[in-house]
Amino acid sequence: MKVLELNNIHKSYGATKALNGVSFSVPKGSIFGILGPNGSGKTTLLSIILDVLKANDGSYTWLSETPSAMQRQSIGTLLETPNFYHYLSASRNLEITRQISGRGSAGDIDIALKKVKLYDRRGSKFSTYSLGMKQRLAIGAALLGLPSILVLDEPTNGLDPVGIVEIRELILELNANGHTIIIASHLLDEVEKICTHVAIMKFGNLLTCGPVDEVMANDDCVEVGADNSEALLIVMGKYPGVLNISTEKDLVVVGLQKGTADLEEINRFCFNSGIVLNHLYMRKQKLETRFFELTQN
Ligand SMILES: Nc1ncnc2c1ncn2[C@@H]1O[C@H](COP(=O)(O)OP(=O)(O)OP(=O)(O)O)[C@@H](O)[C@H]1O
Repeated sequence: MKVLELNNIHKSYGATKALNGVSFSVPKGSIFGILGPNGSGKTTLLSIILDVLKANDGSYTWLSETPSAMQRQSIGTLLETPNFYHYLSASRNLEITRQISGRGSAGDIDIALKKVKLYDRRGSKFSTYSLGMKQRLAIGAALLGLPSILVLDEPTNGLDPVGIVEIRELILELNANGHTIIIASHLLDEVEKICTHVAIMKFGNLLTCGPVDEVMANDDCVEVGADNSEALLIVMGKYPGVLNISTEKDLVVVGLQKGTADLEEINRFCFNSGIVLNHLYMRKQKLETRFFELTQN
């Protein structure tokens, strides 16, 4: 089931083409990261799917339906940190947000506070909250109306490492409890830790999209080390299926076709060639590496 489907979305601001025929879909139950360098069109895209901006061309559906104001109410959003009152409690702040936005019933406030783990501190003034708690309250505000879909723009922006971990854990827990979560972010490491799917954009174009593992899929890369790295380089050069080989400090780095690197086999091959390895490691490709490969070409 697709929660969101974009078909060939175009948007220009005068001569600036912000979105150039973007199409992708967001599966139900996913944590979907929208990534891209500055100016790639992420904010424009979020504004269109949240009906803040109109596309010049193309269409989108939420839960396979044409977007409507009613439906829009059932999507929780955090686009910028809400202006909470510092001298009021979390409960009171959410009550004010609820009244202004018209989202949800009075009963949703406690449910939202429990979901973001602020229920025990619901009576404390906002000013006494840590940065992570403040951001959790902002996500709590997005949960008013108990939406099954959340759209969060840079949810960990400006947080310290403790706050980032709090939000990461909260997003994972909300997702485990059935929320589909769409996140625009610059923090590739964070996206890699929590997202199940990603779309990578540049200059308004979609470069790639899919499950994180598939997007990162690339050739295997193995590091090997031995006392005699020159001999090791020669031996590994003869290993079947080597695509490329280089040295990095004392290590030999070997590129092999995806799925062909077998560490035990490499160890045996080197040993049979008279080399005892003191280092053998399969490098995991990082989303960051893939992101730069895609966006810098
Ligand atoms: N109101 C506007 N008027 C003119 N150009 C705009 C406007 N808003 C965005 N743009 C341009 O559209 C392109 C996409 O911008 P957008 O803000 O959507 O990208 P972004 O990926 O969200 O960037 P960032 O990560 O910096 O927020 C950029 O070239 C930007 O300068």
